[in-house]
Amino acid sequence: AQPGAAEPVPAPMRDLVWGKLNFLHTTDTHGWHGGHLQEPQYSADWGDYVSFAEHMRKKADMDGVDLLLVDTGDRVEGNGLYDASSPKGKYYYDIYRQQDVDIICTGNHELYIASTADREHLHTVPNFKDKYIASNLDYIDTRSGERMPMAQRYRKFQTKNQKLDIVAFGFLFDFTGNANNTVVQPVRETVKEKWFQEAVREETDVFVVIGHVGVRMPEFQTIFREIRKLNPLTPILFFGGHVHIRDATAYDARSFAVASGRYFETIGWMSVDGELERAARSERSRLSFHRRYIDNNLLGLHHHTGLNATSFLTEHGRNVSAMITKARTELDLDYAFGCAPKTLWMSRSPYPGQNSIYSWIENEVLPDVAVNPRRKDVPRLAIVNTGSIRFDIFKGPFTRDTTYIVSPFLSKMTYIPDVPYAMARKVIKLLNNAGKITASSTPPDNRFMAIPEQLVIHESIINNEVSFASGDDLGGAPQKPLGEGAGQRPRLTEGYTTRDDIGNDGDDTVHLPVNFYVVPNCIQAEVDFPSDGEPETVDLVFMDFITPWVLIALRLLGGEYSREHVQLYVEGTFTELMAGWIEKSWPKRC
Ligand SMILES: Nc1ccn([C@@H]2O[C@H](COP(=O)(O)O)[C@@H](O)[C@H]2O)c(=O)n1
Repeated sequence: AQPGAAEPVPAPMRDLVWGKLNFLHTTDTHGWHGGHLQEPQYSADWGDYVSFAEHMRKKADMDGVDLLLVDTGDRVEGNGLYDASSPKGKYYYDIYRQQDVDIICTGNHELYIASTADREHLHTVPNFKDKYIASNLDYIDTRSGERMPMAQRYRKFQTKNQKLDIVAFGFLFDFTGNANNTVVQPVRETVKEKWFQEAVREETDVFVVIGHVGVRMPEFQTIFREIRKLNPLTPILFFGGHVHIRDATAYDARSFAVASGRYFETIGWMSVDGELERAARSERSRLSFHRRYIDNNLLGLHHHTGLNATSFLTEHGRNVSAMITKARTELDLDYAFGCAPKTLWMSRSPYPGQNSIYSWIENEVLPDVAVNPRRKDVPRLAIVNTGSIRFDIFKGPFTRDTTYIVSPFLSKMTYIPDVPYAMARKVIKLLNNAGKITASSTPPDNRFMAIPEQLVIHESIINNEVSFASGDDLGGAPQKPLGEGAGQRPRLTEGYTTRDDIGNDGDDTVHLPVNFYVVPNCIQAEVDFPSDGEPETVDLVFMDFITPWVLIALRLLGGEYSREHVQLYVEGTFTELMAGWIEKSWPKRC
């Protein structure tokens, strides 16, 4: 863990179930490779994960089974370790590559900005050479204009110990917001490609499909059906991501799919046991699958390896932690802009409400930062999409790191001047409709303006009772309090209490449940409105990211506006404006 990180906390644990073929899975880490310095249950860092994987590989070798590491993209954008440097990722690429990942693919965040896609192609693809898979993604070299696969389309390899044949794919969901130096092929088209049809005809023991795709999204179903058509008995294992939740499901009795959360809070675990070798395969052979969502908690990592603080860190892992410390120091990530007077939640507290981060932005930040000196006398509606805010703010120092954790994007505030108020006031309602504004595919679903979790979670989840009291949250597993005296009831921390299609025993750590309040896709502040009556026209101010949705909403309301009408409203990114507001408005020291 990093110096100054919260001390890990003991908690009751569920063990990992090993099989013949085992996997560790990370997804949507978004630059959190230094761990969660303010949250004890997730405060291990990438160096600890390197140590953990080394021990787990050793155990696999000793037991004659196999362990593979998987990463399903969105490694960038969302933390100072990646975002605070110039160029972005100056330290991150070298830190990330220290983990020996066996199968890796791209997420949408590697592709929003052309320079990010360039760096992915320049650094991560060669760093992982034959491990990187891009089944439906091409890269365009903007200097030569040459279009090429981002990486190999699929990978066939043998596992180390049992020599199991694996055919692996690496997909991205049907993403349309990518920069023009990349091309994402819709999955339904990719599966018709000659190379794919040949790959699914390869003799193999297991198919592994990794993807920056939610395990309930149609893209995975399409791939599953296409492989299964020709391979009725072969195990097909899916590793997904993108929607930032812990989730698992099975598409049939010989398939299994796991998604492993977000922000390096979770290290996913999947194991498969039974007759995996194709020579032994028959209608009668049975497979068993297990999943665990491992909290990125040092004490939990000790527990799963049977080691302790003295024996756990490997030399390599320790060195990686030191690389992170050096980068964090050089980037001055602990520099505090101000002191957050209280914790502001994205989803744990209702919106509107006094502890909601969105209410804070709407009521306090926007009225101050949505100001264009040349148009300061024009009343305006300022709209921010809730998906642009990526994390909670904890009471205490608000640092350079926190800035990027909360608001990592380069989005700016843009506007359309002098929109009739009668029309402008109705825009927010259309943006906040569930589903799509129109039947056409552009812009995509309105929910893409909100946080990714809300692609899956449509209703608030309110836990009035602590389920641990009944004991059944342990799923029948023996209770193993770490670091607590015998007979003492362990103290529980708040955290994940996952229910997936397999049951409610997926989390490796028993937590107190937390609430999840759904929030609208967008929030809006009325700024400098007349004290009496309504304005005739307003400036309609909004994050540039949501321009396609705003234009469609205006069109539906009878306003013929296009991209030419959209202008920059305030200099600087929203992130810079927010950090500036904090510096000015919150006490410097805690
Ligand atoms: N400039 C941007 C880019 C993205 N968003 C929000 O992030 C969501 C995607 O997040 P994932 O981690 O799931 O890929 C997207 O749907 C937007 O809500 C943004 O606000 N601004």
